[in-house]
Amino acid sequence: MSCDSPLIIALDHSSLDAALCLADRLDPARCRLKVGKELFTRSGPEIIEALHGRGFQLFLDLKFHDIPNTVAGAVQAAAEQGVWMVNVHASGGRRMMEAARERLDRHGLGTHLIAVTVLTSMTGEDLAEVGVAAPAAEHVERLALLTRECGLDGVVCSAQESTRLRQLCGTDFLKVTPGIRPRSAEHGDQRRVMTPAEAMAAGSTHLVIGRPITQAQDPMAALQAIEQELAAG
Ligand SMILES: O=C(O)c1cc(=O)[nH]c(=O)n1[C@@H]1O[C@H](COP(=O)(O)O)[C@@H](O)[C@H]1O
Repeated sequence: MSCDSPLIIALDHSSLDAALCLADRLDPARCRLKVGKELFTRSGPEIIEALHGRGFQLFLDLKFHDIPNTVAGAVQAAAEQGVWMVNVHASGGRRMMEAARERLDRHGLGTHLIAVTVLTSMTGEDLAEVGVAAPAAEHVERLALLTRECGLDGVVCSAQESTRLRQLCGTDFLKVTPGIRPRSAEHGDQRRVMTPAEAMAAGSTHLVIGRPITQAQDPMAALQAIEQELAAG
C-alpha cells in the first residue's frame, strides 16, 4: 500500500511477535515502519515479509558501513526484498556510496537510498573525541553534499539541520529526521531534537519516531496526537 504520510515509526522491538503486535495496531495508510538493527538481527527477513504482508512500506535501517563491494551487495539484498528505503553511513565515503547507487541502478531497483550524516545522539564533543574537529552542523553539511554528489536520494540528519540542507541540497533531496520529540516527551539518549511540527516547518521530508509512540500507553492515540499537531502546524 502506498502512503503519503511523512511519519515513519521505528519498530525497535526485541522480538518479531512484539513488533507485529504494535504493527497490527497501526494503519499502513497513515505511517511507514522502520525495521532496525535489533529487530532484524533477531528476526531476519521474516519480519520484512510479515510487515509487507500487512501492507506497510518499510525503511530497512541497517546503516551499512563497510568496503564498497560489501555495501553494494548488502544494499542490493535489501532492495530485492522490496523495501521502500535503505540506508548507509555517509562516512563510509564517496566510493562506498557510489558503489551502492550504481548497484541499485544496474539492477533497476527503485528503493530509496539515503545516508546517515551525523547520528542525532551525537554532539560536537562526541565528534571531537572521534577526531572530527568541525561542529556537528558543519560536518552534517559536508556529508550531505557528498551524499548528493554520489547520487543518493537524501540523508538522515537531525531536524535542526533540515533548513540548511534544504538550502544546500534542494527540496527534492530527502531529509529523514529522527530525534523527534513531542514537547512533553523524554529526550532519552537523543541530543539534537525537535518537535514534529517544528521539524516539518524546518524542511524535514520524513519524521522517524520511535519511543514516543512505541512506548506510549496507547500508541494509536500518540500517533493521532502527532498527526493533529502536524495538521494544525
Ligand atoms: O537512521 C536512523 O534511523 C537513525 C539515525 C540517527 O541519527 N538517529 C536515530 O535515532 N536513528 C534511529 O531513529 C530511531 C529513533 O527512535 P526514538 O529515539 O525512540 O524516537 C531509532 O530507531 C534510531 O536507530
